[in-house]
Amino acid sequence: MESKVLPKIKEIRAYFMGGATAEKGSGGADYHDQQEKHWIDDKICTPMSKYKEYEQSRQSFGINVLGTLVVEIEADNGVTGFAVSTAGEMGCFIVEKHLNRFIEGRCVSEIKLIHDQMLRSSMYYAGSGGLVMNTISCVDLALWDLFGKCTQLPVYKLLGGAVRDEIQFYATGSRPDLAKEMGFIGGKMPTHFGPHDGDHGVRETAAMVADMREKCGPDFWLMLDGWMSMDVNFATKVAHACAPYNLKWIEECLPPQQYDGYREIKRNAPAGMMVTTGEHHGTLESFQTLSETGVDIMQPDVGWCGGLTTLLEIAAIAKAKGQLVVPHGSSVYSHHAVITFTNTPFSEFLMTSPNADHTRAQFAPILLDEPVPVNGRIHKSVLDKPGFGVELNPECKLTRPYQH
Ligand SMILES: C[C@H](O)[C@H](O)[C@@H](O)C(O)C(=O)O
Ligand SMILES: [Mg+2]
Repeated sequence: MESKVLPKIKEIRAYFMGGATAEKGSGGADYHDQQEKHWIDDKICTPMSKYKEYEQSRQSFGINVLGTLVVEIEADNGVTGFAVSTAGEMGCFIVEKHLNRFIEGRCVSEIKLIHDQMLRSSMYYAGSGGLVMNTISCVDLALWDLFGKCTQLPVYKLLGGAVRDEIQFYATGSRPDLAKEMGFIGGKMPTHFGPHDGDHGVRETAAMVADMREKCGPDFWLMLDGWMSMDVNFATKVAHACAPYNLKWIEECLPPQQYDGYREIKRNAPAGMMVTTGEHHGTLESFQTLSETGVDIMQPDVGWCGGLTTLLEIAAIAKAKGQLVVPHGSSVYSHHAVITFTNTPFSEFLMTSPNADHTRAQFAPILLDEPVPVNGRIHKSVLDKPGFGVELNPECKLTRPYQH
């Protein structure tokens, strides 16, 4: 019945913007690709920080080489869905030379079948996350967008509808004190010191939290994001040093696959301080393993973990365990999911303004109508547009490097 009323997919196309071959600061889904003097590239501690020449800037080691992948999927009635993620030109090859075969000719509602075939057919080269999974995620999101646009329904309604009227956000950036003034419920700061800095690094990190606590008052949430840069010992020391300043959680202290390490940090952390991670985990299986470590919040990125189809499964794992799932900020792709999750009481908004002093669309400039929180919130009515409710900005120069 369904295939009689819903169109079939005519064509999938993949484009990229930015990345290593473009000028610095293209932004888009590769939101780390910003201009000079941006807080997001200001001596943030990373797994590369122990090498002096890569300590000052993440762009120096190539955090922005990939660029934005844009996947567009056109149905045979002319309706087009699309999505963006971080995979750039390399993602284009995977879409146009491999994944296309599972998509063209299918009914626009056959998302689960396509998703399963994309995962199974790429198992021999995908690994457990990263570029290939980002690409699959992008295709999956474009399929959901197309399905919504064909049915004239917002994605969150296709998922079963909102469980709350609005999404409340915490802000990630260098200025939680300003985020508080803007109405956010909390602020998450990057760390600037790692194990190679020894106890001095622990003290400096705690001093930064102490200073922000002073500025924000006793109740505003403050969190720290380690971006995979610590080890268990350093993370444990930082957690205890920050406990007097009521640090709410300590995030992504370790590289993704160090599950035993996460278990140990959770055991060592001061009572009441949450341990969180997940943005660099791909695959459902990694989240199952992660969930078993006992971390308090799993933080998949819907553009990187396998897409919305996988995110729904991850949220179910977390729910069954009594864990929260608070996705890594991925703009509209996160909003439509989290408003339907009972175990996501708040969400992340990533500040992309250079000084984190005002809100700016996270994926600017690639999306038109990308919503930003007002007073730290987005009401569900803002999401009431077909698909993910955004369009591609025609002013962004896109390149289609491969065609099938
Ligand atoms: C600010 C962080 O270092 C990252 O840039 C950000 O992507 C992140 O990890 C986050 O949780 O938002
Ligand atoms: Mg993070």
